[in-house]
Amino acid sequence: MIHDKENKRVVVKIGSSSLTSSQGELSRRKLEKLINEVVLLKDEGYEVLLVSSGAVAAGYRKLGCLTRPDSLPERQAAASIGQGLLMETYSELFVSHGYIASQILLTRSDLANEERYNNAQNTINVLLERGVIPIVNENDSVTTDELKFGDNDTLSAKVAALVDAHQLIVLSDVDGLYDGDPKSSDSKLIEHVYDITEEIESVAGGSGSSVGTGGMKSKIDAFKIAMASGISAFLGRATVSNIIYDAVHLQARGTYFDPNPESLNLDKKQQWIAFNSGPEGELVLKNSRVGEVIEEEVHIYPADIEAVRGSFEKEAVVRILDEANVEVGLGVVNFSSSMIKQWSDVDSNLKSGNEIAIDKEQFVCHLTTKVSMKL
Ligand SMILES: Nc1ncnc2c1ncn2[C@@H]1O[C@H](COP(=O)(O)OP(=O)(O)O)[C@@H](O)[C@H]1O
Ligand SMILES: N[C@@H](CCC(=O)OP(=O)(O)O)C(=O)O
Repeated sequence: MIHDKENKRVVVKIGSSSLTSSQGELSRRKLEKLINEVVLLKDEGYEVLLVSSGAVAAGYRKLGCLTRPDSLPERQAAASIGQGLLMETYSELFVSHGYIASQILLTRSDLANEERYNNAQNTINVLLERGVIPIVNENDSVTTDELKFGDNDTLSAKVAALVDAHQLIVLSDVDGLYDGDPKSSDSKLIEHVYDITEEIESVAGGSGSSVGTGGMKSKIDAFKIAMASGISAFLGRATVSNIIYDAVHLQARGTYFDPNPESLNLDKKQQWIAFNSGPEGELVLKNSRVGEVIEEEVHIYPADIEAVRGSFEKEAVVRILDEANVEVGLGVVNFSSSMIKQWSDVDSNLKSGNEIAIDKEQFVCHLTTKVSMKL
């Protein structure tokens, strides 16, 4: 389902430190401030989705822990308490303004499966089109470390891409991206980022609070996903008055991440492959073929392949590498790994008298996206 492009769609990510007090309790005052700003946008006709952290931070004290627990089962138990408290408060406050909030809890595997990805997209689209404010968080209570998004920064960017948002607003406890340690008076706020270069990545450090998890590194990963999907993004301080409303109107103090319209703008299939799919194997290209595959985007035939790694079925997503193991992108295979191995190993097959019919017209893969996020 494609939403009405005239309807401005905004995804707002709110970090734990912006929703809870330093004593590990949900802060109703902080929530009220943010909800009032979301209501201003709703009243202007915007569709708004919140990606809200804070389940663990709002729940650990009630679980009987004095600080944010380190053990996974305790964090999951804390999230089970805190998520309920968060939703109770969000629902009550939005209802007092005449709006309905809904809860969507996701795990990485929900988005790694294309059918479930499309299903999540359809559900959220219905909610947004009907004026509901979906509140998304990771399904912390059941997600094991291997299945985690890791943090809500990248989750928010994946959700923004999923719903074709116009803007992603990330609110934190800092005014934006600084060119050094934000606590140092020598560091300056970077107001616009047009490209996430190595220099930008190098200034991003870890979290500065006792409840935040990703720090600036995971926010930069999130902005990469947003920019590659053609979505403008903003990073600013949650406590500044009217920050959400002003960021949407490009008036807020903070860092604006502006995607270049000429550069990458992945379609839905490419976005799913690049950010959510999870490759199941690898095709190593012969170096002599790499240039044409990248620049002219020609199909990949058995004779182009130096090695096949992993065991996968037809239609799996695979990483495409050169002989030095440098990734050139991702693609979807037309045949299983065993079939491609046999076909690409034709010389040794011939030598052993074990000739295998190759239809040279059958390409085995296509470079679907050069962007691949190792997130
Ligand atoms: N270059 C930087 N610019 C701004 N903040 C940075 C930078 N490098 C690291 N940080 C840290 O990232 C923190 C925000 O991330 P995090 O603690 O995960 O917050 P949240 O809970 O809002 O997601 C800031 O408070 C700051 O200490
Ligand atoms: N899903 C977790 C939050 C994980 C997370 O990314 O937290 P934060 O760095 O505060 O945005 C929770 O609700 O506690």
